[in-house]
Amino acid sequence: MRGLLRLSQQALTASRAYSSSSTPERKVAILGAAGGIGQPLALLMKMNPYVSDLALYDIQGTPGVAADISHINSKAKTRGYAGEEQLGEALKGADVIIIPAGVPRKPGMTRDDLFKINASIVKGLISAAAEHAPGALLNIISNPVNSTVPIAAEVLKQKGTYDPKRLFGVTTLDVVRARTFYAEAKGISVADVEVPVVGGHAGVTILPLFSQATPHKDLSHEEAIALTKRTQDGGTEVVQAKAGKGSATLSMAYAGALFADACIRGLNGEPDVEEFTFVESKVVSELPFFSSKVKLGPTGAEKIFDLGKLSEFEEAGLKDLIPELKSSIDKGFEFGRSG
Ligand SMILES: NC(=O)C1=CN([C@@H]2O[C@H](COP(=O)(O)OP(=O)(O)OC[C@H]3O[C@@H](n4cnc5c(N)ncnc54)[C@H](O)[C@@H]3O)[C@@H](O)[C@H]2O)C=CC1
Ligand SMILES: O=C([O-])CC(=O)C(=O)O
Repeated sequence: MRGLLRLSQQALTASRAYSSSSTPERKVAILGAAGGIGQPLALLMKMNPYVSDLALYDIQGTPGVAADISHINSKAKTRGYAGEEQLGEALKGADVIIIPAGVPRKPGMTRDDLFKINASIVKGLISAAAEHAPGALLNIISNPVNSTVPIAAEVLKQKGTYDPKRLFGVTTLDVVRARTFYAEAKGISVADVEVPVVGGHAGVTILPLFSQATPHKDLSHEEAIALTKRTQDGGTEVVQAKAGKGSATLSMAYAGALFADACIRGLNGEPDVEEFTFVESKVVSELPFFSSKVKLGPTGAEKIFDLGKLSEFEEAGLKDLIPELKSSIDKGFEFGRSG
């Protein structure tokens, strides 16, 4: 998460200092690139100095987005791909595939209400990724993440290309929010703040660990409850404020760009690249997928860290999230295995 500042600094110097850097060529493909998240995410990846090729795929709208972004004088060669017949070409040779394709929530909906539409979209896209870019790191943003990631795992198993170290559910936005809300509440500079967020990516399955936040500040029980609830409801706060016009897009693009940047730096062999992400895990024995701190390296998720010491309040939160997260994971497995 120290990448926060680094990424914005890099963005400013992208077209100069780094354009002739000696890091490997890296191709990033964004699937759903013409959408609310896809467009600003494409912009941020175009500004990332480690990206040499940027493939923007969507069922529609990508020629315009790609033409627009391609005029920016940074390193990444940008191409747009529209329609299923161009999906294979978009994916070919990708190192990192970011998937924000699918419908967003409207007020009154849960993320699980998106399952009906997004499950099939993710299934189709992962199937194509397995065929055309079997070695890529997969960053899944499409909701419900608690189910779409297990769907992806099952599809990849059927295709014979499943490597748990290369499949990630993007939960970075929960960490971004927890850092912001904690810094605001305690009146400290957000640039210095770290807050672990573990579990899943929906309601009570999002478990921020404010007892481990740094710099450490004492929180009353009431403060811990309020900050936890605000982090868990962060997505809903945006859905309600947008009043029918979708969910978080700009903050998600930022979070997605941070996570993809970490994946690339890991692939490039940079040491100590660590992020929170939803992966196949043994951290909580009942849950085959769980978000916790992961070390990213040349082969993907190279180490999954334990949770550390939880407060009594967080222990209770962990116990409470298990049934919902388990049921969402199982729902994903079942759909992924079907047909
Ligand atoms: N993981 C997280 O923290 C977050 C996840 N999300 C999720 O991200 C998803 C996208 O959200 P928005 O960008 O706001 O939605 P959007 O509707 O603005 O954009 C989605 C894009 O996906 C495209 N699409 C649909 N089917 C496709 C397919 N088969 N192949 C390629 N592209 C396809 C659409 O044409 C559209 O351009 C939603 O499911 C939303 O819930 C949103 C915020 C945070
Ligand atoms: O709340 C939503 O539907 C979108 C999302 O996942 C988030 O903003 O965290």
